[in-house]
Amino acid sequence: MTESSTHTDLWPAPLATGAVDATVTVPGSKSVTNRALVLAALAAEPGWVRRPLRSRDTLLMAEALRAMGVGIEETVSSSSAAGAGEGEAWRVIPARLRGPATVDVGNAGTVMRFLPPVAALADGPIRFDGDPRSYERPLHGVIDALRALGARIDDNDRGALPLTVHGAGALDGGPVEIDASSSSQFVSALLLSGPRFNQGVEVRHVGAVLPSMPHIRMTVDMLRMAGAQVDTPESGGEPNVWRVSPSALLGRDIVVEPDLSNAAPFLAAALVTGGRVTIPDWPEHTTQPGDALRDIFTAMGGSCELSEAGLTFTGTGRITGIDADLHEVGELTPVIAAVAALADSESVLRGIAHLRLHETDRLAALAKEINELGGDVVETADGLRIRPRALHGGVFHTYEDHRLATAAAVIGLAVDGVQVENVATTAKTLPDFPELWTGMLGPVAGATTVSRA
Ligand SMILES: O=C(O)C1=C[C@@H](OP(=O)(O)O)[C@@H](O)[C@H](O)C1
Ligand SMILES: C=C(OP(=O)(O)O)C(=O)O
Repeated sequence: MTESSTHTDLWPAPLATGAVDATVTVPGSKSVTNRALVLAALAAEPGWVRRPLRSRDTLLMAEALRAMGVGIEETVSSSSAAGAGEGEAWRVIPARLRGPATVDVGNAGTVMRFLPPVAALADGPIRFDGDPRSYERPLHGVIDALRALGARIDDNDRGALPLTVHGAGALDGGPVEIDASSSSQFVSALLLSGPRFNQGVEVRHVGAVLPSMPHIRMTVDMLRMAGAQVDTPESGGEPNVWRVSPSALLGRDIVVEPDLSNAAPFLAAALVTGGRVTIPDWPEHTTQPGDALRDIFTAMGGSCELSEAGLTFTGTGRITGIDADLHEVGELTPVIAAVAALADSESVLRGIAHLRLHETDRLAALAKEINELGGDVVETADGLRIRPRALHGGVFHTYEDHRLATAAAVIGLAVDGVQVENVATTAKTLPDFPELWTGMLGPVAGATTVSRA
């Protein structure tokens, strides 16, 4: 966690003046959009990505693929694809991947981890650089694995960004061991490009823990939808081993689901205000970790119903603390911690040590910021212990972390005078967050103008 005092923009988080009752259309999933773009870029024929998320992370992904020669045309179209309706659609036209090129990863884990394997398939050098925080986020699993599979990478022995992948137009591939305990994205990265390696890839995770399994399942599902053959522990294979056979990938027509992790603050608003929020197009079956919110928030005191209208979550105004292992759904932690800080009993959030290496050290940042509002949050070895206490207003620093900003907005619903620093950081995955938030609250919500500290 580095100080984020360079941002002086403060957003007065609106206080809820009553129970919310709203329908909130949440934009597309970051994780699905960026996987769909990579798979479409590696396919043997053009494809479509419909209802893509348009945010910093996904635009960085699109720009990076374009820099390597892929055509991505942004269109607004109508479609006959089931459920697609009208809206934005990106046409992806694969091409021979080539350097020299430069990729700006920003602070997108999906871009910095999913693209070095793609770059290894390109002809020519691809340089990767990004935000200062991207230099600190773990990448060794991808770098070491790619070297073991035959790639040449110049990283000045840092095991991290910035680096150059000297693409040779092809990669041998084959079996490789990695320790993905710091990020599931190492596994996803190798699997996504795996069909295009000469021998495919067999990834064996050898670390003690593995976070974010739903995201690995998402990778496997989307690979299979693109025609790849994938053997997994769940399909009868060895534990912690995934095997992708070499094959051409199909150009598909994909409709991106709403981002269920970005639905978290809106569902939390129902819980915190004793109101009701509906998220349209909530998928009946999904690999997104955000689907776990149905159980987590129900355990914290609400109830939910999945219907034609979407997912409707209803709160009672009473919030119960939880003891939860969140290692599969780590990205939900900031909003869950915010709700827990408003509960009437203690919460323990476990299994999330890897969050120290996310956009910021999320455990340290959540503890510090909630405590500065009068809270009682203690960092544990692998998570947080949160005891309810009356909170007061103040500045909530966000450390260029979109999920810190949305967590602060949740607290601000119930605590007068919470000022969210740099709410614009939500643009990483949800550029319209302030508008969606005030729209959910309706005209009676507090002032929303941006002021200066
Ligand atoms: O593959 C993905 O799309 C993601 C995997 C997870 O990463 P970690 O396993 O590094 O937590 C998650 O936190 C991130 O927001 C998105
Ligand atoms: C950890 C996250 O992002 P990234 O894809 O950058 O890892 C997140 O969105 O919570």
